[in-house]
Amino acid sequence: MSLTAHLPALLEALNAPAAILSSDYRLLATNQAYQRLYGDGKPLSGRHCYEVSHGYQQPCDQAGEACPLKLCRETGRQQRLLHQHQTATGEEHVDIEMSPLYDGNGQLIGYLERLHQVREAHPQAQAQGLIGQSPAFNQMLSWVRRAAPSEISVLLLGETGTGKELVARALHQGSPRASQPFVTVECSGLPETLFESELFGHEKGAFTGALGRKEGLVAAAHGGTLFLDEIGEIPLSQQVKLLRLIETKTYRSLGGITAQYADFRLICATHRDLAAQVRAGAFRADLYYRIAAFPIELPSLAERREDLPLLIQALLQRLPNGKQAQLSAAALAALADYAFPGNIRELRNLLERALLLADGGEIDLPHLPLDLQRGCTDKAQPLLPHQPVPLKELEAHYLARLVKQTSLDRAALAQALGISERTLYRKLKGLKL
Ligand SMILES: Nc1ncnc2c1ncn2[C@@H]1O[C@H](COP(=O)(O)OP(=O)(O)OP(=O)(O)O)[C@@H](O)[C@H]1O
Repeated sequence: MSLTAHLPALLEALNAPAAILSSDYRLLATNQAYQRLYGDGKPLSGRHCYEVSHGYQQPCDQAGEACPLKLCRETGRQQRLLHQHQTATGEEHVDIEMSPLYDGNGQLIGYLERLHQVREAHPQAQAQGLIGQSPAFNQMLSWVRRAAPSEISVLLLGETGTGKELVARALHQGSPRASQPFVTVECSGLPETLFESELFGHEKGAFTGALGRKEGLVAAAHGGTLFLDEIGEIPLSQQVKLLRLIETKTYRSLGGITAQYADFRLICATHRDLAAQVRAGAFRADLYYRIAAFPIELPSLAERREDLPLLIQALLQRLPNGKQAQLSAAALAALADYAFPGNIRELRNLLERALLLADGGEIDLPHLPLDLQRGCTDKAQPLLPHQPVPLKELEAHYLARLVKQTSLDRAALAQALGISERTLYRKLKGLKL
């Protein structure tokens, strides 16, 4: 029996949706998990992969996406890419691994495609978790997928409200530690005096008011993930203690004598330019290199504007009475034009407020903050210069541009301007045309 006859049985042995593809994108064999994921009632064999998983009429690379099969064909090496696929349950993020298959004589016989469904994020509105489908979001998600299963220390960089805590949770969920604790330490709100006792715990009587023994957050994270949010806010004096913890995975509680061991995976986040803080001497370089082994930049909402309608839908669904809410075209236009310095958190808060004002009905322009309403109406007005401009100067500019661009003769132009031809002549004489 030939190898191809055994392919379906071999594919079944894989613990994920899988298919064998030909060089011209045709599905030669699929396993049951693949059929469940993409099955549309019609046989899959012989169909093009891009039609089955994307509904495209041409290969992904011709539809503006990187194609793992094409890359694999060109390089002869395994490729891994994140795509958005149409599955039996709707749009999903899928991590694709494509490997070339060779026979005993080194002849290429096809490509093995293994698919990993991404559970940490969704390209459709969901009750919880990360939402997004813009190229900037998908790029960030592919970094998250790469880093998640390893033990590498990840540094999340992004403006406030971009979802750093959600991404940290996604990294934890995608790691072998997913069933263990995820512990957040909010470094920005921690007074210097409390830093050590919060992190490392304290013994009874360690300081005035230490009435009993208290376990610290590092101990609580044992076996799981320790997430240090706003790590850029930790004062220099405490940074050395953190460095020791990260380097030795041991610590001593306040008032304690024996060193304790903590097994945790470290994820840090900051909205600051930590590298600049290092250069300025405000952050220890040795600590920076320890925590920033795998930096991931989170896109601001402005960099992923395509996701705005999806995020609005998802965030509304997550708010009380938000499921049935609708936005008027004017409200949507105002949101689309707004810069969102507070990113997704600001969007969420703004929708929550608008929902209350709209009494559960349609969210309209008056339900949005005044800045947004103004942004919308101001756009209809021409921009004003900061300083008043003498009217003569304004007129001269206008006339100079007008005569260069108009197709009207002088008489018609004068008439259109509501002045006599002689006046127009006089005004133009003063211009350096
Ligand atoms: N991609 C996303 N999809 C859905 N909701 C999101 C997404 N990103 C952020 N949010 C929501 O936005 C809010 C802010 O997110 P989060 O607290 O993770 O941001 P952050 O970057 O950690 O902010 P900060 O730096 O201020 O602590 C939360 O309500 C979160 O659920």
